Amino acid sequence: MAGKAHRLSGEEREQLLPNLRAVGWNEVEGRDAIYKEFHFKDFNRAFGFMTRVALQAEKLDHHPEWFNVYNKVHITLSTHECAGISERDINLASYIEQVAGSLS
Ligand SMILES: C[C@H](O)[C@H](O)[C@H]1CNC2=NC(N)=NC(=O)C2=N1
Repeated sequence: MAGKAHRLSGEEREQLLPNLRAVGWNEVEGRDAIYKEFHFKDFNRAFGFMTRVALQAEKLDHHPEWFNVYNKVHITLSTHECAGISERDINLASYIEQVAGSLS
């Protein structure tokens, strides 16, 4: 991944977070991270979604913290390198939204 990640400033957050909040991403309490729960029709769809996200995450060298059981996938995004939300999380969340949109 090119360049060092920095924690988003207040101004950057005001610019970038509302779009994600509007589609169900929320800031985690007690930690600088964003979180969303996805529900699919069944495990096949949930795992298909995870597979696509995983391949992109590997390409971006930016990986989700996630939990799956059956048709549910819970995702937390944060950048360890800067211990908070960076543009990398915004980019991965946007990609995740594209994939989820194409599967529902
Ligand atoms: C060494 C490797 O590039 C780093 O550990 C990458 C891998 N994936 C990562 N994923 C996330 N979510 N945050 C990071 O800071 C991060 N860093």
